[in-house]
Amino acid sequence: MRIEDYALIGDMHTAALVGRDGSIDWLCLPRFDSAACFAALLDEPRAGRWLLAPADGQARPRRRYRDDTLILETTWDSPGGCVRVLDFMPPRGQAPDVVRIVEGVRGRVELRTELALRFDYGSIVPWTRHDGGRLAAIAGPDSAWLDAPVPLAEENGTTTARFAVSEGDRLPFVLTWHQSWLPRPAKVDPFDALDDTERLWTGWLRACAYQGEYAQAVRRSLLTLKALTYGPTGGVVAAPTTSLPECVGGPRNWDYRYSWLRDAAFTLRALLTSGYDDEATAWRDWLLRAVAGDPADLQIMYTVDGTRRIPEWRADWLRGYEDSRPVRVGNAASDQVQLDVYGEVLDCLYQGRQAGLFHDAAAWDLQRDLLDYLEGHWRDPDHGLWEVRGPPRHFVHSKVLAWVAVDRMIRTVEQQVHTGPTDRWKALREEIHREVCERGYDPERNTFTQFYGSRGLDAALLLIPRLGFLHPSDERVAGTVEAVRQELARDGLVLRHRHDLDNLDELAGGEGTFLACSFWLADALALLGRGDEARELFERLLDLRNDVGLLAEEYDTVLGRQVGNFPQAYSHVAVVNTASALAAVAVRG
Ligand SMILES: OC[C@H]1O[C@H](O[C@H]2O[C@H](CO)[C@@H](O)[C@H](O)[C@H]2O)[C@H](O)[C@@H](O)[C@@H]1O
Repeated sequence: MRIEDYALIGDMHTAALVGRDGSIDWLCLPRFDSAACFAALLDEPRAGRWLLAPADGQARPRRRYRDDTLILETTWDSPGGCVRVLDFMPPRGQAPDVVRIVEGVRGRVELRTELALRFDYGSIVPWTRHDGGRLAAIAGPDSAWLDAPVPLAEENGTTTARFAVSEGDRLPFVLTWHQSWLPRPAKVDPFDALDDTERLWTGWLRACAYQGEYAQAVRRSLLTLKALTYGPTGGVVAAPTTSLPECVGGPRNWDYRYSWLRDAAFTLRALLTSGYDDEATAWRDWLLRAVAGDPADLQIMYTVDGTRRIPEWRADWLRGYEDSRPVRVGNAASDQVQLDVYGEVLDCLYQGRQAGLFHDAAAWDLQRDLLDYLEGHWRDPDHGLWEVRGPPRHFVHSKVLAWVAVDRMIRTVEQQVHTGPTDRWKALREEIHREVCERGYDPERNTFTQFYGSRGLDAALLLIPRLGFLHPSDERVAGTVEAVRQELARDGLVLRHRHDLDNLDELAGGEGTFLACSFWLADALALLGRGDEARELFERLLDLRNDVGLLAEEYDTVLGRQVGNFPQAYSHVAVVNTASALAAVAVRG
C-alpha cells in the first residue's frame, strides 16, 4: 500500500490509518505515542491489522470523508452489488473505540474480516477467548474487546468471518481497548456513536472563520490538525506515525508522535488565523506546563502530556515500511539544541496577543525568562530546525528566529501590553540582524546560506520576508528565493537542503522534496508580487493530496509518491497559511 493509500480516523487521543483495501494497518492505543496494536503499516499483516472488505478482493473502492467529519466512507462496487463501510473513532468516553459499520447499498455482497491484534508494535499475540458474547483479546496490560454481528472463527491467532450484506442491511463492528485488569468495558451503541462523531466534527468546523478561496482544502486541513491534537492537554503531535521513510528503503525514519514546540507553534498560528481561540489557549496552557522551570532546560519537543524523556530505540523485529529500516520509537532529537524554538514560541504567543488572547502577567514573566536565556545563547551553534544529526553549526534560520524572538517582545512592549527593557532589547535585535547579514549572507551568490560559511542553502530561508527580518523588496530576499529555486528545486518542488553538501549528517541516502518548504516558496513568491506563480505552485501542491485530502511530510518527485510520516501537521499548516496568503494577495489586487 502506498502511503497516500491511507486515510485517517481518530478521537483526539490517538488515530488510525485505514488502507484503500479496507485494512486498518496502524493504531496505537490508548494514546498517539502508545505501543501500536496494528503495525502492519511497518511490516506485514502479521504485525497486526484489521481487514474488512469484499471477499473477492477485486472490487475497486471509492473513498471520501462524510461532509466535514473524520468519518471515512469506503464504497465498493462489485458485480453482485454495492457495499459501504463507515470507519470512525467516536469521541473518547470510558475507553477508545474503533467502529466499523457495513452498509448494504445495492444487491448482495460477500465480505470477509480478519482481525489480528498484535500488542506492543506487533510483537505480542494475545490470548483470545469469548466472554459474555464478546471476543476478548488479552496480553499483559492490554485487552481489546470485539462486538461483532456475525459468527467469528479463530485461525492461528487471527479472528475471521465471512458474511454477506444485502441492500438496507447495517452491520456494526465495535473494537474497544481497555486496561486488562479493569472490569470489561461497557458496550457502545455504534449508531449513537456515529451521531456523536458526526456532531463533534461538524460542530467544530462550524466555528471556522476562514472564508477565502480554497475553503474546502483549508477545512480538511484544519480537521486534520484538530485530529492531531491531544484533547486532554492541548498538545499537538507532528504526525500520528513513526518511521514512514523520507526515502523509501532508506534509514531516515523517525518517530513523530510527539509535540514539537516548533510544529505546534505553526499549527496554532494556523488555528488562530482560522478563529480557533480555544485550541490556541489550550496549547498555550500546555506550553506553560511543559516549559515551566529553568529556561536552560527547555526542550524542543515533549510528549503530549509534557513528559520530557523521549528515549529513542529500534523495533528491530519490524521490517519497516517497504524495508525502510530501522523502525524507531522515541526521538533522540529531543536532546538537541535548536535555538529557533525560542522565536517560534515567542512569535506564536505574540500572535495570540494580537488576537486578544494570552494577556496574563505570569506568562509574560516566563517569556521574559526565555528571552533572557536566548540573550546569553543566541551566539551558540545548534542543530537547526531540520534537526540535523551532525555537529552543531551556526544555522542562519536559527539566528533569524532569535531576531524574531526579540522583535516580538519589543513590539509587545511598544503596544503597551507589558513592560520590558526595550532599549537593551533593541540593541540586541540590531546586533543579531547585523551579524546574520554579515556572516549568513554570501554577496557573491546574492543569497543567505544554510549556516555561516556554508556552501549549501536552506529552504527555511524562504521564510525571511514573512518573518519580517527583511522587506520583500530587499534584493537579498529575491536573490535567496532565486538561489533556493536554482539549487533546491526538483521538478518545481523544494528540498529542505542538500545532504551531499557540507557533510550535514552521516546517514545514507537522500530524501523527498519537503512539502512545507514547497508551500513556503509559494508564500515567498506571493510576497514578492508574483501571485500567478504562487497560485500555480499552490494548486500543484493541492493536487498532490490524496483522494481524501491528506498530505505526508514529503513527496518523491522521481517515484511520484508521498513519503515521510503521514499525515503531517507541517504540510497541513502550510495549506492553511498559503491559502490565506493567496487570499490576502487577491484582496490587495
Ligand atoms: O531529518 C532529520 C530529522 O527529521 C525529523 O525532524 C523533522 O521533523 C520534525 C517534526 O515534524 C520537525 O520539527 C523538523 O523540523 C524536521 O526536520 C526527526 O524528528 C529528527 O529526529 C531527525 O533528526
